[in-house]
Amino acid sequence: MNDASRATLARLLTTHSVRTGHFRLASGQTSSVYVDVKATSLTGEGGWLIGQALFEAALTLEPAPAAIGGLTLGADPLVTATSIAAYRAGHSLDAIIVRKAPKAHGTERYLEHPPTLAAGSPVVAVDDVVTSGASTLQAIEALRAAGFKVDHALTVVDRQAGGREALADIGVTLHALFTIDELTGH
Ligand SMILES: O=P(O)(O)OC[C@H]1O[C@H](OP(=O)(O)OP(=O)(O)O)[C@H](O)[C@@H]1O
Ligand SMILES: O=C(O)c1cc(=O)[nH]c(=O)[nH]1
Repeated sequence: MNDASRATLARLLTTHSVRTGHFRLASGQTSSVYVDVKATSLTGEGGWLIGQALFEAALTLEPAPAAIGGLTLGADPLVTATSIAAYRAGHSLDAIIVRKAPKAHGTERYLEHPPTLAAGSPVVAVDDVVTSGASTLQAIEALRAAGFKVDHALTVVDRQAGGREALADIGVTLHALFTIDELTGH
């Protein structure tokens, strides 16, 4: 992603997604700032820019991932956008959606992905925001339990609140498009 596209994405996130107020976070902490990445990732321009940026980041990883997977709901538009950006660039990168709990009927699946994705494939985990890292850890646990190899995680925003360290503890390196300070100007 060139500097102009990165600046556009930063502006979209700052305009659409950064909110101030009083927020309770998934981890139970409270914060005066919340980054609602979905407000950007669900726009055509934002989704396209995020997909391109995550695809380009995935291209640098070793081993090269066969898929990108994350916990519903924040990761849903990200995995789809990244998979399509890869396709447009002539690469294959499947999307995996990790349910919050296994589906209770029908397929009873915990992970949704194409049937052609080989067990044991390298997969990069993704989340829209990493705070404590608990949501990303849940996705990685499910991906690893299904036999996928997960060594890296990508996020749009790293809140720099312990998630990177929690992921490192399970052997996963976190790569972020932005830190929260870059978006809030601190
Ligand atoms: O690193 P953590 O402390 O886990 O916090 C970050 C998580 O919190 C948000 O998800 P949320 O639970 O709000 O769910 P949603 O994506 O379904 O909106 C966000 O999408 C991340 O997944
Ligand atoms: O920690 C969270 O729950 C969280 C923080 C944030 O800024 N954005 C978000 O979607 N979740």
